[in-house]
Amino acid sequence: MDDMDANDFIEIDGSYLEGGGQALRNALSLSCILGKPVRVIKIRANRPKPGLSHQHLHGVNLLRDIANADVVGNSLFSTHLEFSPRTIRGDTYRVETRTAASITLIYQMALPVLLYAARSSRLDATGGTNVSFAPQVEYMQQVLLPNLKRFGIHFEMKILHYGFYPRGNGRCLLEVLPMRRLDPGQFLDFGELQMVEGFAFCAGRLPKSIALDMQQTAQREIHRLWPHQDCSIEVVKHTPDKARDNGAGIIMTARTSTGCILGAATLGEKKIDGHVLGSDASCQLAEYVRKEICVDAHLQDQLIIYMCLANGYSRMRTGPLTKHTRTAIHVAEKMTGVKFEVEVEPSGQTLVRCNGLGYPNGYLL
Ligand SMILES: Nc1ncnc2c1ncn2[C@@H]1O[C@H](COP(=O)(O)OP(=O)(O)OP(=O)(O)O)[C@@H](O)[C@H]1O
Repeated sequence: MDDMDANDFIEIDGSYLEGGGQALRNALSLSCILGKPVRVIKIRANRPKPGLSHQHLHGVNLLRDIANADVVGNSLFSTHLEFSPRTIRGDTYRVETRTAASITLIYQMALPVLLYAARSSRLDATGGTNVSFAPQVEYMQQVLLPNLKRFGIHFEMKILHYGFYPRGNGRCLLEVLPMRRLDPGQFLDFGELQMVEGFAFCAGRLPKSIALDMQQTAQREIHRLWPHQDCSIEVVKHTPDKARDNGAGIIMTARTSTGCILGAATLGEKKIDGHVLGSDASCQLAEYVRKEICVDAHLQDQLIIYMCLANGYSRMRTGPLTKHTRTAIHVAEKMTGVKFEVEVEPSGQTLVRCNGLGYPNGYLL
């Protein structure tokens, strides 16, 4: 970056709409990809402890290393950050959080950037694999990954160790192949429900019966609604070499004849009741299926950054837009100049369209 551009920051107000960490993650990822300096103010202003938490700070420092960026304000609880990227290297990176910082949210920040690297990258991260208010690792593998294939994106993710709040101790490996350009993604036609699957787990001192309760309640709920529907939920008690601490949760997916994959997940917190976790996840999933939407409420916001970068029109048919999604759209529009069109259809579904930048990976042209 030459000096002439050094003060030319795009400013993102982190308090706008959702006011959480996602505006920061998307703004910095796009900053690295587009080579545009960004200033994020009022970071996480709507959260009880505003400013950068461990997860965000590790993410910022990772992107600093990936894009060889100059950064001001990268300290814990900082509410103001200036980030000036240079070129994106592809390499092996290690992030050691020593907390339960969400590994998938660190990956959420790095994945789009590594698609624009000169070569393939490997990201070894420690922290929480299944923590609240973040995608669980199984969601990333079973829902995000197959849905991103529609943009031509491929990544591999291995879970080496599971980690939960408060200690973390989880470890994952992410491998990302760079791309020339992202294809536009189409998520329009629900088709017919084909398969409901799931994964109910517990770990540490929590008995396997908790995972069995999740499985039975979730399967019962699906069969109550669709008596002949295939529904298979795997029950796993993690062995101590895979997970040291207590944790429990369930991830469910619905697959349709047109390749839609929707996910719903719940995670045990203080008082863990397997029946409640199983019921909450299955009700959430059933709601998506009943509405015949193609993109679930959490995938929505996670697709926006790829839609704005893709080469041509991406379209998704989903439920009501979440605040996270509206925030992601706001950041994407401000950073890239693209426009998202949002329309509520007579069916009640929401159609989101975006004619993406077709932004090329300069190294692979
Ligand atoms: N149950 C879930 N399944 C899948 N994804 C989820 C789930 N819960 C949250 N997410 C995703 O995790 C991200 C959370 O963003 P958010 O800005 O709330 O995160 P954050 O960095 O933890 O910030 P904060 O701590 O400020 O809330 C969003 O992309 C959201 O869709």
